[in-house]
Amino acid sequence: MSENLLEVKNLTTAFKIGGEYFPAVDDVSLNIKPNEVLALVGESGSGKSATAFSLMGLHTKARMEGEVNFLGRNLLKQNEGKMNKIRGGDMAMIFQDPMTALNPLMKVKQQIIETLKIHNTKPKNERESYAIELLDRVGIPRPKRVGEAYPHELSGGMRQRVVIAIAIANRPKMLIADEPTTALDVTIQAQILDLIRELQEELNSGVLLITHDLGVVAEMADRVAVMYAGQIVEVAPVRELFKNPQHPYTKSLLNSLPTEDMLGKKLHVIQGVVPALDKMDRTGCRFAPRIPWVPASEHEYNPQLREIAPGHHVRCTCYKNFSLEGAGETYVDIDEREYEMATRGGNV
Ligand SMILES: Nc1ncnc2c1ncn2[C@@H]1O[C@H](COP(=O)(O)OP(=O)(O)OP(=O)(O)O)[C@@H](O)[C@H]1O
Repeated sequence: MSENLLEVKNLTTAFKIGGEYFPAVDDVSLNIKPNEVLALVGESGSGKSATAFSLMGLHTKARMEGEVNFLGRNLLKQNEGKMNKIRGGDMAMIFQDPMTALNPLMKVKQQIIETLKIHNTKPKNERESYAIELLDRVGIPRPKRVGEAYPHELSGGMRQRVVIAIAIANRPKMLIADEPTTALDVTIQAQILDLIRELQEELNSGVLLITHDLGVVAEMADRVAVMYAGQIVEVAPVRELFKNPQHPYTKSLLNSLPTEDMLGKKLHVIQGVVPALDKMDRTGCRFAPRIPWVPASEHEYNPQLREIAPGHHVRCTCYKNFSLEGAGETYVDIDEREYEMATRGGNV
């Protein structure tokens, strides 16, 4: 086993709401090895993006604790100058919406040249040709011509390819992709995911892939961390997680992934949403309010992640006798087209 590239220890990121700090990322520990894709999944508001932004040092107003160890340094202790060197250098991010990630007033080629300049990756006279080479590498046809375009002149898929070209320009050891395909058409999504996978293997990079799409997880991830209300509730290798999910929240997420035998049938769906940061009970199992049919005695006080099989960790004891039957049946109308779109061939 190779050494970890990224080691996050007890990371807590708290935001100020009404004069008080509330953690959106709460005591999160995770690690990523070179050439490994760790997917971070969970519903909207579970803290996935807050985790990613914390790793990149982009939450400047939040109160942060813990350690983000990357290439021998704790990133939480680096000053802004050093973080500027790391961001876009050894650690790069692919954002959800390429339109907001790119500068609308700058030609595509120039945006790549800028990042090469900041990180001093290539001598001045080679930057332009390398920028075109990168556009070509990420699958942009007629890269010379596209290099002269502004972001608004390109399609969403092409824009995301440009964002990826910028992200890989300095051959990062760590890539953080925050919902990289959410803003794209389904057909383009698969191409972009393939490209990320290909580049990651080429660069031997570790990837933190943030998504709420379990089809994407099945296709891309080596391991999966499931996040709920700021905490990791389950971590496992991808096959193990899909075949042998344990935490009620993971089961609930997986149950919402359409499978062939579900077409036109009823599903057990857990109701509710992730609670707001300032409305959360932080002493018990955070998922307890959404599974009220599970008796309080099945939950732990202040539950911790525990290893139940090699590499498979679960939080709280409520998973032990858990059944989704208690959620009642909800008719979910899944037609064949939706099924195909949702699974995208990503069988685990
Ligand atoms: N800058 C901020 N200030 C205050 N609260 C914040 C801030 N950023 C995020 N939050 C809160 O932190 C929680 C986690 O948000 P986050 O965006 O990380 O969730 P997410 O899992 O990435 O969701 P999504 O999939 O919708 O992006 C939410 O309750 C959100 O409202």
